[in-house]
Amino acid sequence: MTAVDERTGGQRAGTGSPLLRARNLVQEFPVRAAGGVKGGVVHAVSNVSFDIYAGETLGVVGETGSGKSTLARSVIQLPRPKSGTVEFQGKDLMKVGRRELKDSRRHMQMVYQDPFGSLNPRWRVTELVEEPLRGHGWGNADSRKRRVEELLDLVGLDPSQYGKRRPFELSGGQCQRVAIARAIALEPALIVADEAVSSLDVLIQAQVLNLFEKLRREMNLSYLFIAHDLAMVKQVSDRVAVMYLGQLAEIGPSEGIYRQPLHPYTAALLDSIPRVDPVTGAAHRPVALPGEPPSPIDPPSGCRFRTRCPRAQQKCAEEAPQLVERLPGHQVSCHFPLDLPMPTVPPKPAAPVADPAPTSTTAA
Ligand SMILES: Nc1ncnc2c1ncn2[C@@H]1O[C@H](COP(=O)(O)OP(=O)(O)OP(=O)(O)O)[C@@H](O)[C@H]1O
Repeated sequence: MTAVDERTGGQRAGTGSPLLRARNLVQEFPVRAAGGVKGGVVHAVSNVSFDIYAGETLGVVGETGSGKSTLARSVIQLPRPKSGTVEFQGKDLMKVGRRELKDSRRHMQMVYQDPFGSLNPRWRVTELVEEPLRGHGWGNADSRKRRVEELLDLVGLDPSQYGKRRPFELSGGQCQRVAIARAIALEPALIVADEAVSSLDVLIQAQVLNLFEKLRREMNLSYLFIAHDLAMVKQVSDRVAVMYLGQLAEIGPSEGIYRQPLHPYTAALLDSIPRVDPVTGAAHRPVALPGEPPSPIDPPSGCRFRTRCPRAQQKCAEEAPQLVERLPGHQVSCHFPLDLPMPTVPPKPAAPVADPAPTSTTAA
C-alpha cells in the first residue's frame, strides 16, 4: 500500500507522460438561500486528481449529483475550476490566456447527452460539420468541403443523403453522429463524452460506442467517458473512476474495479445493478443503495460516504481518508477497504471505576 504519488498520479503503469494530468481539482458553486439571505457553497468537485494517457478511455461513474459533469467541465475549463491544475499536452490550462485556451480546445472536444440541443436547428448537416473548421480558420472552402465529406463518411453518414438535412430531419443517433463529426473535425486528442449515448436506444448506443472505438483505434483518441450505466462504462473503459459527493472514492483498471471493488461505495453501486457474478456465474439480485446522498452544501466530516457505509467507524468521522494504492494501479480512498476484514466496533470502554477508598494502614 503506497500513498498516491503526486508526480505521477500513481494511477497507471503508463508509459511516457499523460495526455491530461488533473491535480487537486476543486469546483464550487455559491448558492443563495431563500429570500436572498447568504447561502452556502455546493462542493461539487473536491480535490480530484487523475491522469489520462493517449489512446486510453477513463470511465467516470457515480450517482446523480456526484460531480461527474462538473469534473468533465472543469477539465475543459468551462468554467475554469476554482483551484487545482489541469495540464493538457504539457500545458497548464489554468494559467494560459484566452487565445491559448481556444487553441487547446481544438484538441479537447466535448460530446453532450442531448444531440439536438447541441446543434443549431437552422443549419444543414454540412454547415454544422464545417463550422468548427471555419471557426479555427482551417483550409479554404474547397478543402473544407472535402473534409466535411470525409468526416461524414467516418461517422457513417452518407454525405449525399444527409448533407443537406437539418437536425429535425435526423434521428437521435444520426444527430449524435453529426455532433461527433463536429467534435473530431479538428483531430482532437481527447473527447469528453458526458452521457453521450444515454439518450439513444440500445441498438444506436451500440453503434455510437463502436464508432468511438473505431475513432480511438484510427486516431489514437483518448476519452473521458461519463455514464450512469455501469455495464457500459466497463465495456468501453480501460480504467474507471468512481465519484461520491464530489470526490474520488476509487480509481483503477476497469477489470479490477468490477471484479474486486475496494470501496464499500463501489461495491454498493455494483450491487445495485443486475449482473452475473464474475466468479460463480450466478445471477445477482440487485440491492438498492442504502439511504440518500447527503447535501453537497454540507458534506459529512471525514469520509463523505460514512453516513451510508456499513463499515464506518469513529475514525471515518474524524479523519478524511486519502487515495492510496492497494493493488497495482488501483487506488481507494477508505480507512477500511474491502480487502481488509470487516472492522469490528471497538469495545466500549468500561464504566470508570471509582478509585478505591484509601485504606488506612495505621499501625496497630
Ligand atoms: N451551476 C451550478 N450551480 C449550482 N450547483 C451546481 C451547478 N452545477 C452543478 N451543481 C451541483 O453540483 C453537484 C454536482 O453536479 P453534477 O451535475 O456535476 O453531478 P453529476 O454526477 O454529473 O450528476 P448527473 O449524473 O445527474 O448528471 C450537484 O449537487 C449539482 O446540483
